[in-house]
Amino acid sequence: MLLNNDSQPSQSGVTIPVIDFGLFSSDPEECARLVIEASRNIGFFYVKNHGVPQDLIDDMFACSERFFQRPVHSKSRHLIGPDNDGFSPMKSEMAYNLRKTSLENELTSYFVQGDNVEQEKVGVFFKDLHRLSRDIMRCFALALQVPKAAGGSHFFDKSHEWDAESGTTLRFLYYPQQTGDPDSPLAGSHTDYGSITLLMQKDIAGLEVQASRVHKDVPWIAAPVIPNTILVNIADHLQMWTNGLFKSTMHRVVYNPQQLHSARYSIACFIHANDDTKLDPIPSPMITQEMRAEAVEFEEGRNMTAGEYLQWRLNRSYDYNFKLEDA
Ligand SMILES: O=C(O)CCC(=O)C(=O)O
Ligand SMILES: [Fe+2]
Repeated sequence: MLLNNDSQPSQSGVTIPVIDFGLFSSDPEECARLVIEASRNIGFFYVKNHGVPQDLIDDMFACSERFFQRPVHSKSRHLIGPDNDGFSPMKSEMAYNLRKTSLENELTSYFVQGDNVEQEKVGVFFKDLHRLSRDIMRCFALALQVPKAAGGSHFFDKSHEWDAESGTTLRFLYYPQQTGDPDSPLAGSHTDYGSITLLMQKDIAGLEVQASRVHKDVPWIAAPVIPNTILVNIADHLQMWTNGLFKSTMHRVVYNPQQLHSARYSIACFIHANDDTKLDPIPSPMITQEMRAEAVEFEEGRNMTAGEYLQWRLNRSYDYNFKLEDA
C-alpha cells in the first residue's frame, strides 16, 4: 500500500488522505484527481490550505465552550424541533444547530450570549465554510467530467446557493467530560444526510470511519485531529447523484480516554443541496445506469428532493420529546 507523506497511517494501513486544497487554484486537474480518488474509496479526506482562517475557527470553538459551560437549564431556551435548529440536550453528546436563516435572529444571539461581534463572526464563519464547500463541489464536477452544456465545473453551483432554502446547518457539538466505554459509541454509526460535511475537531479525537467498504478486514479507522485541516466527508446526496461512485461512509464517535480530563468539542457544517433539488444521477460519463445497485441503500431517497429527504431522515432519527432532567 502506498502512503503519501501527508497521509495518516492507521494500524490497518487504511488511511484518510490529506489534500492540499491550494492545488484547486494552482492545478485544478490534480486537485480533482486527488479528491475523486478519496471520494470513491474511503469517502473522507482532510483539506489543508482551505482558506478558512484558523483564528476564526479558534474563536468559534471558544464561543462553543462558553455556551456549553452554562448549566443545562440556561442552554435550553431554544430546544431543537422539526426545523432542526437550536439545542439538543442528549447525555453524552449535546449540540446546538444553526440554520442559515437563524444567523440574524435570537437563536444565534442566544448562542453567543448577546455579543454582536461574535454573532457577526458566526455568520462570516458559516459563509466561509459554504464557500469552501462550493469550491470542493466544483472539484467534484471537474473530476466527474460534467459536460459544459450542463454547467461543467459549475454544475453544483446552482443547487448549492447560499440564499436558497436548504437543510444546510452549522452544528456545534459538545461531548462532556465523562468516563466511558470504548466499545459503546458516544454518537452511533450513521451517514450524513446532505451533499458533504465539513468537520473540525478540537484537541480530542474520537471520530471513527467505517473502512470495511475499502478493506473488508478493517472495521473502523480513527480520524485523528490534524491541525490546520478541515475533514470533508461525502454524504448521502452525492452517493445518490453518482450511483454509488462516491461513498457516503458510516462514521461514529467513540469515547476517548482524554475525556476523563476534559470535554470534547467539534463543529460540523452539513452542506445540503437546495430543498427543491432532485436526488437523481447527474450527467457524467463516469456514472452509468449499471452502477445503480451501488446506490441502492438510498434507493428510497432517490424519488425525493433534497428537502423531502432531510425531513424523512430527521423524522426517523428524532422524537422531539427530550427530558431535560436526563440531560
Ligand atoms: O463530533 C464529531 O466528530 C462527528 C459528529 C458527526 O458525525 C455528526 O454530527 O454528524
Ligand atoms: Fe456525521
